[in-house]
Amino acid sequence: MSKPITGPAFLDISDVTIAFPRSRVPVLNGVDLKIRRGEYVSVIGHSGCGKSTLLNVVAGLLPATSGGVVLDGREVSGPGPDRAVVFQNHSLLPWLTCYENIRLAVDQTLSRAMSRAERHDWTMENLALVRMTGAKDKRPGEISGGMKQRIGIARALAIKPKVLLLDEPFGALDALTRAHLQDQVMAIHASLGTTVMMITHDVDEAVLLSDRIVMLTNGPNARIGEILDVDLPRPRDRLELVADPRFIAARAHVLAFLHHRHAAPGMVAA
Ligand SMILES: Nc1ncnc2c1ncn2[C@@H]1O[C@H](COP(=O)(O)OP(=O)(O)OP(=O)(O)O)[C@@H](O)[C@H]1O
Repeated sequence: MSKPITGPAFLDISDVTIAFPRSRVPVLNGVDLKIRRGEYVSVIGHSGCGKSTLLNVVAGLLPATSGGVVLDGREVSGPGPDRAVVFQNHSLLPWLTCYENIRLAVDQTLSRAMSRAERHDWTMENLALVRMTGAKDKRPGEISGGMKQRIGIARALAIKPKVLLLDEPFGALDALTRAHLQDQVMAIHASLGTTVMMITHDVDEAVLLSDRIVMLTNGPNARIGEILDVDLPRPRDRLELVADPRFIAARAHVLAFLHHRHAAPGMVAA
């Protein structure tokens, strides 16, 4: 269960309903979510319930049918550099090197705030943050999927967003690479204090990374079914957590929500 947030939210998703043209019922109905500055919040739910749709509204890529989103006191009315999105499949420009992919984003957003030399240093700093300095001159086609996601994360962080929006960022990776990247994102979140909203299907991932887990009911007309506070101290170590009763309880709670109370449509609950 989640304790209510007191005081103003940093990211305030307020009574958001989203209906696509030609569909009778809204995908999401009345989603209300308040996220604190520096918080790591995951959104989990069955396929098609509207997780990406919600993230797209926060990103400003899709207008809400009703309700709205306010970030740090400003209403979201379109995409902007205060929000950076990392998708499941990298969206790096294949003809640019890793350095150039990040540098382009830095030049587009920070050229007024930083000199040329500072933008170079900042690009290098972000490459180092994801431990990709050695691959700076490689093109996306020459590096692994996990490395591409690391460059995508570095590019997103390099624009100094107020909130990092992760849409299943580890979904296309093998289990070991995925674990490695999750650890890196946890370390980055710990050192930068970035506010993160992450979409995931993976219960273990949600528990490991999050301060709170938002569970969506099945669509259409999906809503927030429940929010769980993940009461685990940081830094978190995946190997130690495996036997931690609090980790086991949080995991069981989310699994029960997804597989007993809100089983995937057409599936028999386990
Ligand atoms: N542009 C669109 N026009 C019409 N319907 C859409 C559009 N985008 C998404 N939908 C529908 O909205 C619903 C929610 O889609 P969404 O991609 O947000 O779900 P999701 O929970 O992220 O799914 P998954 O976990 O499989 O990625 C789906 O039924 C989808 O078909």
